[in-house]
Amino acid sequence: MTLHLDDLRVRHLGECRHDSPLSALLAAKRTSPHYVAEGDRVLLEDTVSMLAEHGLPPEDLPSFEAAGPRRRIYFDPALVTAGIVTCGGLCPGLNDVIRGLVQELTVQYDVKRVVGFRNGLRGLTARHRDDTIELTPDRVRDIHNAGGTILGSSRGAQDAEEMVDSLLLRGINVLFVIGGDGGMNAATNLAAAIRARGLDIAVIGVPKTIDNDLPYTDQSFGFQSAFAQAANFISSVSIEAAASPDGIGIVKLMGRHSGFIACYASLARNAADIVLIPEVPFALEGEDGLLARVERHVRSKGFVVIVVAEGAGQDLLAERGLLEGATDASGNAKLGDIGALLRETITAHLTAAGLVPTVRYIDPSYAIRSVTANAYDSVYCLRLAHAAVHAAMAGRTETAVVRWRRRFVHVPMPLIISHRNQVDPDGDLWMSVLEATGQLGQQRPLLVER
Ligand SMILES: Nc1ncnc2c1ncn2[C@@H]1O[C@H](COP(=O)(O)OP(=O)(O)O)[C@@H](O)[C@H]1O
Ligand SMILES: O=P(O)(O)OC[C@H]1O[C@](O)(COP(=O)(O)O)[C@@H](O)[C@@H]1O
Ligand SMILES: [Mg+2]
Repeated sequence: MTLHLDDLRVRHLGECRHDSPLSALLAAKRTSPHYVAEGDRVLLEDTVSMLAEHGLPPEDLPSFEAAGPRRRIYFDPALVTAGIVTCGGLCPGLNDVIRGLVQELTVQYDVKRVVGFRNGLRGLTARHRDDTIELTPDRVRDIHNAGGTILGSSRGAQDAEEMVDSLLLRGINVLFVIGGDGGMNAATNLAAAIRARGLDIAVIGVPKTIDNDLPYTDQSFGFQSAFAQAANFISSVSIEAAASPDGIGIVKLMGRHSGFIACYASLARNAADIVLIPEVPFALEGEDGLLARVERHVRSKGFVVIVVAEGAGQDLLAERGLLEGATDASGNAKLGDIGALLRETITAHLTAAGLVPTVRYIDPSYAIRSVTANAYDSVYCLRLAHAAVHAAMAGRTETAVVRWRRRFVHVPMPLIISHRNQVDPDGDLWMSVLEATGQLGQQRPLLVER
């Protein structure tokens, strides 16, 4: 998708007429390698060839508005009531983001009231809108010490108009939606409904995804904590597999459509022989199929370790009638168990080949996303929260805050849901996986035409 400068402009509610409480801090600031001034922009692309292709002067190249505090702001903090909601699946760092938002709003901007909606967007429906949590600095002081979200989260559809009514009834001027593709879709619809009614309410998104499947963000918050935990399971399974004759270790990791967790966790331990992700189809049968490769590994090395993303090989399950074709409350496809299919087909294949396999299959599932954010993610979450508050107070709306090429920037929300971030089979991450696993050293990478 070719993007132009105009596609990257974010919406403003109006002119910034109030002095920011942070303006003194900004007085002498200029763009430097470590700071982007509020009038400057951050380039979308970062190679000479991609930039040259546009044939445009620098100021016309596609670029993002820099995040960060402004000298002048749109909202009078004394009149602001902020709302926060967390939606979709859990992700390490949700509490860190909530804590950062509340602290920045109340301590720096002196916003008097922050309301937490409970259990996801369900909390904005007529039935649940009065069941909120008052978020004060005291209430959030220690919440980053635990995983999950103190607000609760949920899946399931809500009516945008009903949610706007809730914002009006609760006197919300700025709403922070911490959510994934679903949550950002819902927030975009909500912002459109607010705009259609001509209301003065800012909607700011903080993209959340354990799968790292949202575009225009270097890596989503919590992702590092999650794949670090996933890597521990790979270690366990490889120790088990190595200690068993004809040992087969299989770890299935979250990753509905994107195999980032499988790739990064595998690289972190460098113990996997085969990595399977949704983006790279594979065959079971045939000389270059998975079963033959597994057999070769077992015969040469004595054991094999396979890391599989849960969304990989869904076509193989469908062929065998093992997919229900059902969806969850938010419309996400329910997946079949690729780990179980691998366990069964590998066991049958090796047994028929005269081996006596010992299979160790671990599906850590929620255990990787319920962890507390590590120190790196905590810092990341806090800085995203600061950026989100600055964006809201400066009257940005339908805008997500992300880190892009190490800078914090504003992205129009519709762009965040325009497509899915996936591992590029022609990109350098997958290349690293092929190099690290030795999948390259075989006759061909495990990328099988089917
Ligand atoms: N396409 C969509 N349009 C509007 N709302 C959506 C859409 N997809 C999901 N939602 C809503 O957003 C919320 C979170 O979505 P979900 O897919 O469960 O998690 P996530 O935000 O993590 O992707 C749910 O309440 C869901 O109903
Ligand atoms: O059982 P649940 O809560 O639906 O979650 C399972 C799914 O949630 C995910 O963690 C992604 O969820 P989100 O889109 O909500 O971030 C997937 O990796 C996984 O398939
Ligand atoms: Mg999602």
